[in-house]
Amino acid sequence: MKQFISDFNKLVKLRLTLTVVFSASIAFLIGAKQQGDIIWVNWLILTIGGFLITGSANGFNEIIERDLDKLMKRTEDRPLPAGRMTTGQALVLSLFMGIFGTLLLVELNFLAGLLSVFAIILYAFVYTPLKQKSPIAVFVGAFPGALPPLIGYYAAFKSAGFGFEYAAVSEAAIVIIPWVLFLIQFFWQFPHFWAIAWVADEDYKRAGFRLLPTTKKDTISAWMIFISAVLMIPVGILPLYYGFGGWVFTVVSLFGGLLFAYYGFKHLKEMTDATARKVMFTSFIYLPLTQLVLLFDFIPLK
Ligand code: HEM
Ligand SMILES: CC(C)=CCC/C(C)=C/CC/C(C)=C/COP(=O)(O)OP(=O)(O)O
Repeated sequence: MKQFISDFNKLVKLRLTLTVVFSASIAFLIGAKQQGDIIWVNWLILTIGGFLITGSANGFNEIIERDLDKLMKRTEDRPLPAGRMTTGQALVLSLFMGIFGTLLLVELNFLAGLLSVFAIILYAFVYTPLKQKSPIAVFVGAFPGALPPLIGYYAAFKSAGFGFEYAAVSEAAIVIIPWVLFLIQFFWQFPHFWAIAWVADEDYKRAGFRLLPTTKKDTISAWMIFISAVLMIPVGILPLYYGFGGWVFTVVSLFGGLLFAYYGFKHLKEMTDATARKVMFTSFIYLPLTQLVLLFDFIPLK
């Protein structure tokens, strides 16, 4: 049983999944605050459904990459490449999680359920095969990666068909807030992932993945990491600009953006694994922290 739990955690990529789900459940609470009513049962359904959907996407990803994962140190101990789980077992688990998770989300909001299926397909069946072909994969993967806040936010609203039940729901509430949350997470993924791709480059090469912007640890890739890190500064001001993020959030996100820019610059100058790792750790803290602060410093829009 202990072994199964450990294998299940590796199949769904537990830590990554928990952060993805965190971003969706914070967005749900922001959506609920915007509406003026937090329905906690629905929050629980979103959190469980989001976990199942993300777990399913990661399960499919590990099924598709089972042979490649054998070649890399960071992935060789996953249950499929290590031979502790069969493809059939992983398929059953992933299908079950995908179907059940989608049903839960559709129950909350139809559009949220639809976007979840879209995210699974885009991540598992477009991004995953593309990883071996071109660094463009990272750009493609950033779309499903940024969808969770959008999904979580919409899940807080009752649906009527494709639309929303409340006639009084304003355009700002339904378009601006969720899409800004999407954009923040979208842009965040570039410094996040390129820093990881730099640190793990030797390992990635073993499996033939070329995911740095130029496929190499060169000056252009370092510049791209730097630019993507600096972009987090203007991106972090968007909630204040649109009037739904307060000053506390803005100060925290500006500080995070400056930290990103500082380590990005240090990395540009030194181009070592140690400096890339600083950018990577900044990314691990930046997203959950700014999202949490935004929840408490959120100003509902008219
Ligand atoms: C283009 C999109 C993304 C790519 C390519 C990507 C890639 C990766 C990879 C390869 C790792 C593993 C690093 C290692 O083996 O040490 C990782 C770790 C991580 N990612 Fe991402 N990621 C993306 C988007 C996201 C998103 C949207 C989130 C959360 C909202 C996220 C959260 C995390 C966290 C928390 C970790 C560290 C936990 C762990 O290593 O298990 N990532 N990412
Ligand atoms: C709502 C929903 C279904 C969202 C799916 C989103 C999801 C799992 C986003 C993570 C994004 C991503 C591209 C991770 C990298 O995996 P990788 O394949 O590069 O990691 P690996 O090399 O460790 O396998």
